[in-house]
Amino acid sequence: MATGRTHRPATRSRGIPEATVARLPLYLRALTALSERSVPTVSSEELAAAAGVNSAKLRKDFSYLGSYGTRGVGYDVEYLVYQISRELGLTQDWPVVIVGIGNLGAALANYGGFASRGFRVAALIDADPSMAGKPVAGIPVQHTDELEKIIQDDGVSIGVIATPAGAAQQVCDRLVAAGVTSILNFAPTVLNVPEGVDVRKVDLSIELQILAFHEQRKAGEEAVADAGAVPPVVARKQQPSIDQGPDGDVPAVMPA
Ligand SMILES: NC(=O)c1ccc[n+]([C@@H]2O[C@H](COP(=O)([O-])OP(=O)(O)OC[C@H]3O[C@@H](n4cnc5c(N)ncnc54)[C@H](O)[C@@H]3O)[C@@H](O)[C@H]2O)c1
Repeated sequence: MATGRTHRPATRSRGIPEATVARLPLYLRALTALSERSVPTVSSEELAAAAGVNSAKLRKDFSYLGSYGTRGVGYDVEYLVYQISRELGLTQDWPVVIVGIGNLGAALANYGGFASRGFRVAALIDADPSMAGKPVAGIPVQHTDELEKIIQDDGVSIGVIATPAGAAQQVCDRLVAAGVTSILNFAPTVLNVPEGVDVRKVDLSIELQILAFHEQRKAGEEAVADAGAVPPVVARKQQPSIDQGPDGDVPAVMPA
C-alpha cells in the first residue's frame, strides 16, 4: 500500500516483475481469508475478484511462481498461501523496529496484524527520555541512544519511521548506518538513502487528496449532466474507476 522508492530494477533478479510483487500481498490476503474458512481450492476468477485484480493478470502473476492451477479444480489454497509467503520472504521471522512512539507509532505497535504476518516488533524507540521504559503494547520503549545496539543485537533489517518529518532523515541515516536495509516511512518527507536500501512511503493524506480529486471530477460531471449536456462517457471510460488502480487492482496506496 505504499508509494515507494526503490533502487531495485523493475524486474527482480528471479524474474518476477515489481508490479507482480506488489500484487502478491493482495492475493495472500484473499487466500488467507479463504484458508481461514477452510476453503480447499479456488478458481482464478474467484480469487481475482476477492483480490480485486483482473483474472488474466492473476494467471500471469502466478505463472511467475510456477503455479498454474488445475483445470476444472483451480488453485490449491494452502499451497498458494505457502508459495506466496515463501516468495515474499514471510516464511521467516522479520524483526522490525518502530522509531517514534507517538500517536501513530503506538497505534502501529498495538496492531496485531504485523505479528500474524511474520513481522515481530523487536523494539520501540523514541527520543523522549520520559518515555524510556514505559510499556506500549506490552513492550518497553527504549531511548534512541540504544538504537544502534538494538539493531545490531536483534539483526533488524526493517525499520518503521513514525517521527515528525523534521527528524525522519536523521533517524533514517542512523538506521541505515546501523544495518537497516528496508524502511517504511510514515513521516511526510522524502528520505535520501544509499544504493541497496529500499524505502516505502505511506501517506494517507495523499490518498485522501487523490479521492478528493475524483470526487471533484464526479461532481463536475454531474453538474454537466444536470445542465442537460451529453455526459462525457468516452472520457470516463478511459479513466480507471476510483476503486481501481491503473492495473485494475485496488491498492489503498498505489504500488510504486
Ligand atoms: N503516513 C500517514 O498516513 C500518517 C498518518 C498520521 C501521521 N503521520 C506522520 O507520522 C509521524 C508521527 O505522527 P504522530 O501523530 O504519531 O506524532 P507524535 O508527535 O504523537 O509522535 C512523534 C513521536 O516521535 C518522537 N520523536 C521525535 N523525534 C524523534 C527522534 N529523532 N527519534 C526518535 N523519536 C523521535 C517523539 O518523541 C514522539 O513520541 C508524523 O511525521 C506525522 O506527520 C503519517
